[in-house]
Amino acid sequence: MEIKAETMQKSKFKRICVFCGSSQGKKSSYQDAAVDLGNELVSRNIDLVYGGGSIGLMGLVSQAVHDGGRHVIGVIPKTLMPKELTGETVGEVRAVAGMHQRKAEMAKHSDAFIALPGGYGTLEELLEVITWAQLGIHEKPVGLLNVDGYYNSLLSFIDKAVEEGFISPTAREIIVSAPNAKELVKKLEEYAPCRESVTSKLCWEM
Ligand SMILES: CC(C)=CCNc1ncnc2c1ncn2[C@@H]1O[C@H](COP(=O)(O)O)[C@@H](O)[C@H]1O
Repeated sequence: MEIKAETMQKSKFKRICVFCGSSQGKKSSYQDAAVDLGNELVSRNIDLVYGGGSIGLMGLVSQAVHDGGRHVIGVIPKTLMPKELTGETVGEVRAVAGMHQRKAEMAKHSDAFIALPGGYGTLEELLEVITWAQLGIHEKPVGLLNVDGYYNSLLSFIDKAVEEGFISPTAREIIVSAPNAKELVKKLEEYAPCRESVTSKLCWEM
């Protein structure tokens, strides 16, 4: 998709890391949301970092960003590199030793994170960057694209954890959510990290 220069919006983000399903999901709204998010990044001049490959929603979002002329970095563990496992990656491919290094590499090169609908892999990636934010390891915004209420039960669970005293109300605010890409990216642009971090700024290897 070609987006005219005059419709481009300025963004404070250079690159955003997207976590999402390696499956497409049953509803077309999930697939549409992946393409919409890709187009929204393009319209704001933002490049993409993701887990590489062309399967599921991962393939749709990366293709949309690539087609829109923005840079795509796919970070793939060497074991997943055979094309028959994850398909062709558009744009730049960065090979890493394993899943841990992959997450660290994806985080290092991004200014914000967004999770689209997905399964265990997506949840694990999302919860890890939230935990890192809670510990003060980074102050990058974390967005949840709650397509068709897909994440309502996760958000309810997190509210329950706040109620029961396992997540602080301040840490609850780390997650920014919205039902569509436009609203979500706008909220992420406006996000101010909560300063009452659990620890002072830690310098862990991410
Ligand atoms: C069976 C097999 C070798 C499939 C290849 N499958 C995958 N290829 C690339 N990234 C993946 C794959 N599975 C999980 N991931 C990572 O975990 C997330 C997707 O996992 P899931 O589908 O939500 O749970 C992605 O953001 C990606 O970073």
